[in-house]
Amino acid sequence: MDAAIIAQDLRKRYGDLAAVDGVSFEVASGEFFGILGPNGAGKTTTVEIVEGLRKPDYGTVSLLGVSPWPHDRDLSRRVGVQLQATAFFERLTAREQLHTFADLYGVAASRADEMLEQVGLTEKAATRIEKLSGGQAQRLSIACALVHDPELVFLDEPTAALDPQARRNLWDLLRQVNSAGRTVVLTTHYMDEAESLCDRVAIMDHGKVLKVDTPANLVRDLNAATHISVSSGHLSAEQAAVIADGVAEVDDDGMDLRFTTHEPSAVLTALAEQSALDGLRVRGATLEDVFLELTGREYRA
Ligand SMILES: Nc1ncnc2c1ncn2[C@@H]1O[C@H](COP(=O)(O)OP(=O)(O)OP(=O)(O)O)[C@@H](O)[C@H]1O
Repeated sequence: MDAAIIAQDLRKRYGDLAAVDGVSFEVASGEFFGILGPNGAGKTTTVEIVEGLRKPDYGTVSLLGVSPWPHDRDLSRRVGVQLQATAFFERLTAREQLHTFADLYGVAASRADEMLEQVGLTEKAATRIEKLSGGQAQRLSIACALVHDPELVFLDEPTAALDPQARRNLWDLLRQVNSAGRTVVLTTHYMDEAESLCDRVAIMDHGKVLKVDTPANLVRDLNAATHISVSSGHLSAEQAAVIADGVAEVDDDGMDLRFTTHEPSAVLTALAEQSALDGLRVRGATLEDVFLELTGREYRA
């Protein structure tokens, strides 16, 4: 693996609290890597150490082959860090904000305008940043992180507090950023976001990485049950009870008839044979189930 990041045994304490407690992971060049965990899991502290913004108490980081601490100017030109929208310069328009960043990096103003176009903000170029919507402000902060064309970009909860449509639009943008060949490191507390965007995900809790793998492997390793539901009324309780081998649970509330099973294809075949597929819904395990399995508690972001 051509590694963009190698983090080894990172540790950071705040008083009695081990905010980051022995974190190791590698990110391959070109990968879309997610760090997923609930509030306070230690995601931000971890990425700030990797970015070189925070000194770890212990552990080493190789970022694009270089140590990010102490600060290295050449390295910062190769790396983009998305600012939280609250860190914008005050009272500037969207274009002025982006031009200011371009200037700091010695990048041409024309490149900044291209970036504005790429994130879909050309029409808002003359709008003052405090007048941008949440989604627009996030897009601008991503543009600021990308204006110097970095190889690797860190995005810290870029879709926090956005409505579902704005989140989906931003996901498309993040996919484009990655397809253009950049390595992306995303921290998020949204399970669906990690599942949809990331090649691999590190699940963090209480300062530790519990597991790293592709979302599909994380779910497959669980060997969790599938939930199948159809409309009630097509099968008697007796028929439902013996529908197929491998059914762990049957429940009928008069609206929906639900099966919990490790043999979903056998149940679906039997339901089809009995013409009982009306209102069919199938739900497999998700990363939420993975979190539950790893920590013993429900995921609450
Ligand atoms: N400067 C600090 N001083 C003291 N405690 C801190 C400091 N920064 C973070 N912490 C604590 O360390 C723990 C990890 O925080 P961190 O921000 O890394 O978590 P996170 O997973 O990014 O959470 P969130 O999703 O809420 O940003 C939290 O309990 C937090 O309160």
